[in-house]
Parts: sequence; C-alpha cells; structure tokens
Amino acid sequence: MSSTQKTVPVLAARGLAKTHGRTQALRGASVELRPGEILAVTGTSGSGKSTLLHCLAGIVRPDEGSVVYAEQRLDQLPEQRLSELRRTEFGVVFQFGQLIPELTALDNVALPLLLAGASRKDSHERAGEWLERFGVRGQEELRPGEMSGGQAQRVSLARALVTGPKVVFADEPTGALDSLASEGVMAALAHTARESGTAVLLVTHDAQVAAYADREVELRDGVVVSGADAVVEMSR
Ligand SMILES: Nc1ncnc2c1ncn2[C@@H]1O[C@H](COP(=O)(O)OP(=O)(O)OP(=O)(O)O)[C@@H](O)[C@H]1O
Repeated sequence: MSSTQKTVPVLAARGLAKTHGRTQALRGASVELRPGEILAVTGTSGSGKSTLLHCLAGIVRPDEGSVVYAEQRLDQLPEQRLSELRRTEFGVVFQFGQLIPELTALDNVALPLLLAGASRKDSHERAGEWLERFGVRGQEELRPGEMSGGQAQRVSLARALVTGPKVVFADEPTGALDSLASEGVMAALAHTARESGTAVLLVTHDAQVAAYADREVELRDGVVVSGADAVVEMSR
C-alpha cells in the first residue's frame, strides 16, 4: 500500500445502493475522495454517475451503504444539518450553471456570502476576487442571459468556491460547452481548486475533461469497476 492510500479521505462512500423507481442506479458503489484531490468519476450514460454525486453531496440518501464526511455519517444526518453542511462546506456546479437569471454575475457570486451573514460590501469584494480568479473580471454587471456558456460556467464555479468549501461537486460542468470553452473552464477549475486546496468530485463522460483530474474511477451499471485503489478502509 502506498503512502497516499493511507491518507484519511475527506469523503468516503462504501457499498452505496440506490434505486429510482424500478431502476437500480447504484449497486454497491464505493469511492473515496482524498483531501485536495480532483477525482473524475467517468462512465457511460446511465451508469450512475450523477446518482453517486448526489449521494456523496448529501442531496440524495442512499438506500444502502454509508457516506462519511469529517467523521459524520451523511446518510444518517437530519435534513436540517445536511442542508447546513451543504451550504457551508460543499460547493456544487451542474451542467447548466443554474445561476439566478435576474442577478448580475457579481450578485450571483456574492449571494452565498450574503446568506451566510457577510456584509454587502465584503460579499461584493470577495465575489469580485473570485470572478477575477476565474477570468471573468469585467463581466460583473452581466446577467446570465447576456453571458456566453463559458462565462456562465466560470461564474458558477466562482459561486461554488467563494465560501471556501472543502469539497466541490461538479456534474458535467462543461457538458454544454464547445471544446475550446471546456478546456478554459477546466483549466480554471483545476488551477483554482489546487491553489485553494479544495477537493473536487468531477462527474464527466469526456476523457479530455477527466484528464484534468488527479485520479479517475469508472462506474459501470452502478458499481466502480476501475480505479479500485479508490476503496480503502477508513482509519476512524
Ligand atoms: N430521479 C430519477 N427517477 C428515475 N430514474 C432515474 C432518476 N435519476 C436517475 N435515474 C435512472 O438511474 C440510472 C442512473 O442515472 P444517473 O443519472 O445517475 O446516470 P449518469 O451516469 O449520470 O447518466 P448521464 O451521463 O446520462 O447523466 C439511469 O438509468 C437513469 O435513467
């Protein structure tokens, strides 16, 4: 066992099973995310990638198995505690950024800080810094409808990282972009996550996107079939 395998994971799932109606999306999937790493979860359409991400992020409760984050069983936490944790320790980015259409780029990024109780001035200052890190300084006043796809995803990433989360969950963050915009967004995400020490769980079916990760696991029919080094015993 190499020294990296002994690292206590920031997030660890074991034996996850989840059924949607009659579809068994996960059938005993196990994976761990190490502190500060970018982990790509790949697999064909329908293999269970998004369901796995939702279980790890505490958005969906698995039917079976465990999800451990900072010594807490996410799968057993009460809803209120889960949503607090998602707000304070996790950042989430989806394929279509899901920015608030009525708000400017600056206000979209400042919003999580305002909700956490920061002043308007501080929130705007920090939001501006994060827009800069993602290469969209100067676009503060644009509303989502006025942005390109790449700009919108950069703003979404800035919003996901502005609160200093421990983990960012990114579900096909470049799925709606052309390859040039996709490269730019992924390079910005990888650089910024590494700089801030944020771990990233990146769901993608695109090998070029997965190439930005430190490590890759593949899901097939709801189980992890490669990258088995992802599964280690938790030292708790
Ligand atoms: N809310 C839901 N209701 C019913 N079935 C669902 C639901 N969510 C997912 N599924 C089904 O579960 C299986 C796994 O879906 P999931 O979205 O996790 O896979 P995926 O690998 O992310 O797919 P894609 O790459 O197409 O997004 C699929 O067969 C999907 O149709």
